Amino acid sequence: MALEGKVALVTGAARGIGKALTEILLQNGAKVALLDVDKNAGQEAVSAFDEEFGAGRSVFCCCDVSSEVQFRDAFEKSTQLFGGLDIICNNAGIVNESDWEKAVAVNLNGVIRGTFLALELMKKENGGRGGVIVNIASMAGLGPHAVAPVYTASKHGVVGFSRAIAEASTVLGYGVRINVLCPGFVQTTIFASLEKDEALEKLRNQRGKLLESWGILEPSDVAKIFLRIVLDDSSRNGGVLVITSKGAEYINFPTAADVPAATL
Ligand SMILES: NC(=O)C1=CN([C@@H]2O[C@H](COP(=O)(O)OP(=O)(O)OC[C@H]3O[C@@H](n4cnc5c(N)ncnc54)[C@H](O)[C@@H]3O)[C@@H](O)[C@H]2O)C=CC1
Ligand SMILES: CC/C=C\C[C@H](O)/C=C/C=C\C=C\C=C\C(=O)[C@@H](O)C/C=C\CCC(=O)O
Repeated sequence: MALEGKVALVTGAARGIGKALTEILLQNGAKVALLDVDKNAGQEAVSAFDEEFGAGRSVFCCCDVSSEVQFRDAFEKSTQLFGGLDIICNNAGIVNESDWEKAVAVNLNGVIRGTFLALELMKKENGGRGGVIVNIASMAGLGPHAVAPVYTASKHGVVGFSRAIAEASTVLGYGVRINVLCPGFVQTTIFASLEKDEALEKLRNQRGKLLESWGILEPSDVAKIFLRIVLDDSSRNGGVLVITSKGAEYINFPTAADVPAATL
């Protein structure tokens, strides 16, 4: 199997996209640590995976990625249990425009924290064996989602941070590849996250237009692209992929050479 003997860690793995990513990793032979703040859902997910893939292939650690102590503790426990780490997916995320500091703490700070924890263990200068980090942003990491401006900011941060740390990894020879997935809308509970609000209703029309052009994905659609990226060592370090119902492709960003000469 493609990932036989590999160790993976997925945050927000108890449901939705994270659960689908965990399932495809298990289907391809990896051992997976599931981290999630929802203890019941996490334990149920591991019980189901034990049934399907055999006991000992997955483990659940209850963890809030916005907590340094909890994330570090869960990280250490799961990597000691399975022996090291080869793949991490920083997937946990929320939409919460009222408690916006919580949204940033989970969506951006949690991804930064997970990336740094992984590099501590994986990078070759620390005696690590290298590996792959996949951070889950969103199409809202590439353009403004009027109905969720803080969510948009957090996801733009994930894209920018991941591209920068990937460049550092290349220059410093960490031996770790960092990629970002920017899915369009995916059929999960996150749509229920936005509180009912009259102003939002007017903005939701914006969302409707996006839905029309991108369609809506299933979590398994995202998982298939995720697996391709994990397995493809030729994938560009710092590559950012857009995923819609029409397919997936790398986004090309402007470079320093694209900055116009001073003309004003
Ligand atoms: N559903 C969608 O349309 C899209 C979602 N995304 C992103 O995909 C990721 C997963 O989202 P979904 O599966 O749709 O959401 P979901 O709500 O179905 O699942 C998110 C999981 O993360 C967990 N979680 C939430 N806060 C946490 C925390 N502080 N620490 C640890 N775990 C936590 C939840 O308990 C849940 O199990 C998120 O980063 C989201 O922003 C990106 C593009 C589209
Ligand atoms: C190549 C694409 C370049 C830019 C994208 C475009 O300019 C603009 C995108 C604007 C918004 C995209 C929003 C997408 C959001 C998601 O896919 C999910 O992450 C969020 C899901 C729910 C958020 C709340 C809601 O919409 O109900």
